[in-house]
Amino acid sequence: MQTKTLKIGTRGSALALVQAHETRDRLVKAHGLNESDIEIVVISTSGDRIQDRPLSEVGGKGLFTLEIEEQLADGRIDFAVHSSKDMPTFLPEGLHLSVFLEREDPRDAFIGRDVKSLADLPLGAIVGSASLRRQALIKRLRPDLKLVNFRGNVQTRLRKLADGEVDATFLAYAGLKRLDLGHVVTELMDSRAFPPAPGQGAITVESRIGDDRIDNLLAPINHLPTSTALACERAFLGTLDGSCRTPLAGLATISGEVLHFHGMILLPDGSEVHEVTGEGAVADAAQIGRDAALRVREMAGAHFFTDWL
Ligand SMILES: NCc1[nH]cc(CCC(=O)O)c1CC(=O)O
Repeated sequence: MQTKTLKIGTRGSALALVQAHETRDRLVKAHGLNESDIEIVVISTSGDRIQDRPLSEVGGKGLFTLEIEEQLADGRIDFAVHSSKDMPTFLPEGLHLSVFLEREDPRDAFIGRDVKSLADLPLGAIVGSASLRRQALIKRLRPDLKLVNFRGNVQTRLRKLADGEVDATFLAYAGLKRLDLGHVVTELMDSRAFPPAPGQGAITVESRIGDDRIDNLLAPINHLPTSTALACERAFLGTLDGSCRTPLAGLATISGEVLHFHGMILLPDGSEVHEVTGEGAVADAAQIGRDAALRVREMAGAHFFTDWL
């Protein structure tokens, strides 16, 4: 199909590498290529290097993609593979998320060292999580627990748990499954009571707008129900992002031609929660997400977005 080797950019974590390999395998299959036609280029990001501070303090999610996007923009790589969840609402000019691979299970997983479930944790137990969303959801359900900020890749977090730094942690089930670590999970969280982050469980490929050679090559590996769900979730995120940095969750599911959306915004201490649902034709996915965001913002009122900042 093409003559020169394609270069996939990715972070170097075990999960990122599995995701890059999955993307390569799908492209090889779709186009009858050889594995050697696609080179995986590992790129270290500031998010990977800064491990001692909470993400929300050092500049947020964009830090996991910055250096990769620089290489994409200047042509050192042809496209980049990411977890959709890690992608900021607004991408650098000239780049877009061109395809989404079939989503893994989007739910969060609870991993307890001595107990099986969140409800079974003893009073005042210590839970590790760096995610504002998970922290707020945990505080809402179990205000007695002690939360500690918990950074590092999946393996690092599991080691900290085994070493007794915390009594439990939460991770995306999708990432654990991709790493063949599904067996460490002790409870799968209900996606209504403990909804995931927009994009959780879906791999996406970022490319240059207008690079039709690459986008045409990527097109066959797009999974339409996943990209439709993601259009809704990212519209929800994007519409709220402009006005708040509040923890939020959102999941779109598709059955046939109908899309269902459930979204939630929370105060960081879990003391106030606003939920919204939306439903409509898959063709209106983004509009359903935007509309849900506007409604939940209205419901919460202006104080909700300013009081805690
Ligand atoms: N922010 C880190 C991150 N980004 C994507 C995943 C998991 C895989 C996915 O959601 O697709 C994780 C780790 C986690 O939340 O457990």
